[in-house]
Amino acid sequence: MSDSAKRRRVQRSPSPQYKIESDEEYEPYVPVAQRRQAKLAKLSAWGSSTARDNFKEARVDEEREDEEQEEERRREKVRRGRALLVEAQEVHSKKASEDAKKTEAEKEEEEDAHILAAIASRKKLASDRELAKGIEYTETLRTSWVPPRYIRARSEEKNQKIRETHHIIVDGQDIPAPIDSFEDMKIPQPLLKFLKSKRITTPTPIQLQGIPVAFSGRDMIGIAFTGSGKTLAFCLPLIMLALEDESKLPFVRGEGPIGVILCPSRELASQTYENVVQWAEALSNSGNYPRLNTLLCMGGISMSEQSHVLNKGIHIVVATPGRLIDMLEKRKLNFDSCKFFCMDEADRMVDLGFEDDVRNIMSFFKRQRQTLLFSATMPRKIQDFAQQSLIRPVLVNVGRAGAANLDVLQVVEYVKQEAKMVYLLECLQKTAPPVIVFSDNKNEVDDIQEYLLLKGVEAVAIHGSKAQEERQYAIKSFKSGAKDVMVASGVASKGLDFNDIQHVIIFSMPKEIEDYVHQIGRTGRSGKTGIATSFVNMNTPEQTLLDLKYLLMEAAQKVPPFLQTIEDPRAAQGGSLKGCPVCGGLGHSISNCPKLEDTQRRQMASHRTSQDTGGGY
Ligand SMILES: Nc1ncnc2c1ncn2[C@@H]1O[C@H](COP(=O)(O)OP(=O)(O)OP(=O)(O)O)[C@@H](O)[C@H]1O
Repeated sequence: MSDSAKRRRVQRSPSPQYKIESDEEYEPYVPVAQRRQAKLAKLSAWGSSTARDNFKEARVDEEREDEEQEEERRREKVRRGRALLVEAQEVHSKKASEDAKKTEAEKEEEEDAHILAAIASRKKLASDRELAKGIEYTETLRTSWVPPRYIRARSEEKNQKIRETHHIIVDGQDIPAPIDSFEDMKIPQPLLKFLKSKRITTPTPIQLQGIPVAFSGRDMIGIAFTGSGKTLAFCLPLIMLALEDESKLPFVRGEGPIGVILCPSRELASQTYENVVQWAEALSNSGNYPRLNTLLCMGGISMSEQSHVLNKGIHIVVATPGRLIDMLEKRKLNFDSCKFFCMDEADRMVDLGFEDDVRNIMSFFKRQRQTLLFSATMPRKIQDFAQQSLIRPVLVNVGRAGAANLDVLQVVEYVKQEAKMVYLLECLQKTAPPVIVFSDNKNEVDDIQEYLLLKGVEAVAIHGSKAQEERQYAIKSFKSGAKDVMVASGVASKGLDFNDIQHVIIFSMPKEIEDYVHQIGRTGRSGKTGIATSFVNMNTPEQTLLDLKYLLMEAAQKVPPFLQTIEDPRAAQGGSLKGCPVCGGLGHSISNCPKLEDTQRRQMASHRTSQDTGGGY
């Protein structure tokens, strides 16, 4: 800074101290009128050259000062920038050297954890009332059921041995003992007799561990492969609970239900309802047990059809979310005494965008409940999410979540797109009917049915765009054996239990491997064997093929040569080959999960729609 500039700065903003110390700087008081006059004189002298010169000089000085200040600022900026650059470089090189120390697998794990953490930031699955009021139940629901004395006396070591024999993995505190006979579970005789008539004599692994857990009132996550008898494992505890309460004090109109079973599709709800009614009737028909009333609550059914149930006390409700909410909101139903909540295909319920509906349904509970979640595929993401919503949950896992049923022989064939229809006819000859053909494309479902009908094959079709009556007709006629082939989109794959399906043909591979597991799971049920033939070709995404390859390897199935040649890019990069925690697929990591991509796309679309239509009142 120049001397003159320094001087001017001092003059312009003198400190009070300076003012007192220097007489030179003392400015005597000038009255306002006098100051105004002086200003006028200055303005009128504006034209004179000396004044202009003085002003010019002052401007030059000021400009020089500004330039100097600007230059100083620039230099300072450069200095600071350099320092930051050095700092950033140091941090970067430090991180680079740390990163270099990390293996590819570690880096990938870090990235996966990052994405998982982002997804896990969802609110826990509880009603808004509970969340808002901070209501948190910590105790397990009390039940009067106790296992036989000899089982209570059995050591934990022996219990664990039984679990190991049946490939059952458990997790949780104070896990109830497994019980490998229905009699020892204290199931009423008339029901045992009925189950026997259906060739259900010994509990399957999910039943022998799951039923004692549920009978003890514990919250539970039950994971077991398709066709392994999960339905009985969650319906039986509710039937027993209802029986107990009805025996204590009979329900009258407007009372109940005791419990609700929530299903992601109408077809599954109807099927579960039929099971519950059968089992409850087996008890009441014996004359020794009270009658239980079960309500099927789903779209497509008029409530007048159900008036005979609604006019009495209701013990059990089997429902799809939409209609259940509607009935609760219209107060045609209340959850005042409801204490049992089960979600079948629980991962799908949350994935299919029912999460808010589930929360809404939960808000109608007035008291503590026992919560059970069941599925054949339950990726880690959903398990983590569910765990935090349950009370002292017990995880009962039979085999890897998302693994294919080992009773299904999986055949994968390379079939060119244009040859698929013709080859389908050939494929149908492999086994006797009934056969299910799957395609995730609704138009393709219709085309396949049309083609089969033209060729004289008795085929029905079912997909989401069909009317409820058409869907019901298709299922009924296929179940009864009147039709040989059912062509279906994904809806029919989830949980539906058709008798003795010998063969499932996957005409077009679903994008998500979980759907494939559910689809092939329509055969090979309750201990019987079945075949699943899948058509793949150039149109099948490589990642889907890789997921499929690993699934075949896991189930010790034959991997065809064209699948063998597909390399896992993670292996080439030295990355870990762990399954994806979002969809359970073994052929990719979370960072390129098709399901996550799809969910995000849907979320963005709904966000955009709500922005477009949102705002205002
Ligand atoms: N203990 C048992 N012994 C023999 N068969 C059984 C037993 N328990 C259930 N089943 C029969 O097994 C079949 C499949 O049962 P269920 O529909 O409950 O399977 P799931 O595990 O729910 O399958 P998905 O995951 O596909 O829904 C049914 O026909 C059922 O009657």
